[in-house]
Amino acid sequence: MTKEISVALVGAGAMGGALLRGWLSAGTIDPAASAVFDPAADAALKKLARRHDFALNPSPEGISVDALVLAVKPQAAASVLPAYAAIARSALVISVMAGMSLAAIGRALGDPPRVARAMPNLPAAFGAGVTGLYAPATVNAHGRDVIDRLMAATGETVWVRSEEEIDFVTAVSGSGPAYFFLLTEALAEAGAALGLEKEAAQRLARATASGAGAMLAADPRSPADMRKAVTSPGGTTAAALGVLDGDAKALRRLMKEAAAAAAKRAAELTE
Ligand SMILES: NC(=O)C1=CN([C@@H]2O[C@H](COP(=O)(O)OP(=O)(O)OC[C@H]3O[C@@H](n4cnc5c(N)ncnc54)[C@H](OP(=O)(O)O)[C@@H]3O)[C@@H](O)[C@H]2O)C=CC1
Ligand SMILES: O=C(O)[C@@H]1CCC=N1
Repeated sequence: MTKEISVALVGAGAMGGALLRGWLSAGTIDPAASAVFDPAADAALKKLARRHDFALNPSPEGISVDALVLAVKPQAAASVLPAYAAIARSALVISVMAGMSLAAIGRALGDPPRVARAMPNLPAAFGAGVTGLYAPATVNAHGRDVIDRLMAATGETVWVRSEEEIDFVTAVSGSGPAYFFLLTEALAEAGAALGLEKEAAQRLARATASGAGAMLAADPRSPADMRKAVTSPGGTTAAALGVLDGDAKALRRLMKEAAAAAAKRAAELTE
């Protein structure tokens, strides 16, 4: 049987909390040997700690774990991380922070020997996440296996070739769920503008987005082939796609601009 991983998680907000819940339900981590740090822990986190018996906000001194996972806001990292430097000396450090470089993490933690970056996304909370991963050569095959096991507990994993590519992962899949939520909001608003009741339009848009997601998850066809399957020649979908994807390729152009803005922001956060 594969050994459960002991983890110290710093920051159990939206993303850290989703990862924690995924690890606990998949049995990936050993809760009794793990610790979670989040000073203003809410009632749900306290309840989770009691149910699974992990340490919540213990003193970081003397804690020894397989992996130290960093999930605080990048803007808070420089002031928060130094308290975990001792843990980082012996643990594999995995940062899920957007735009916080290996060099900056190293500076904040006193240059620990093994640091890697992971960029998960929020559907991890439902086991439907995808995480981009990068580790430098200082992380050996065993370390990579630990990282992969932790992140695969919440969905798919994709290793990338360079640290720079983590910014591109952030722009595509880290931030990506928000793009689909916005599209869903926009579709509901369009339905209401046509004359549907607001609630009916919202239900239709949400179920359509989730149905399309279910097809993407289960149907082996490419997204382009599935789009063609919905589109009858000369029909209604073709009329709509003429606006979204006609000669001006409006949506594709907008998506490129949006992803470029996200990648640029990730690079700025690093500076
Ligand atoms: N949200 C997302 O979809 C994704 C986020 N990320 C990355 O994950 C990281 C966290 O983002 P997100 O979860 O959205 O942010 P949240 O604000 O939801 O979570 C951050 C958590 O860290 C806590 N915190 C603050 N100070 C400390 C401290 N000193 N020690 C321990 N915990 C502390 C915060 O508590 P409090 O609220 O009380 O300040 C909060 O619960 C970011 O770096 C982000 O780039 C990566 C991929 C996707
Ligand atoms: O918006 C952000 O900066 C974080 C990183 C990816 C998703 N949320």
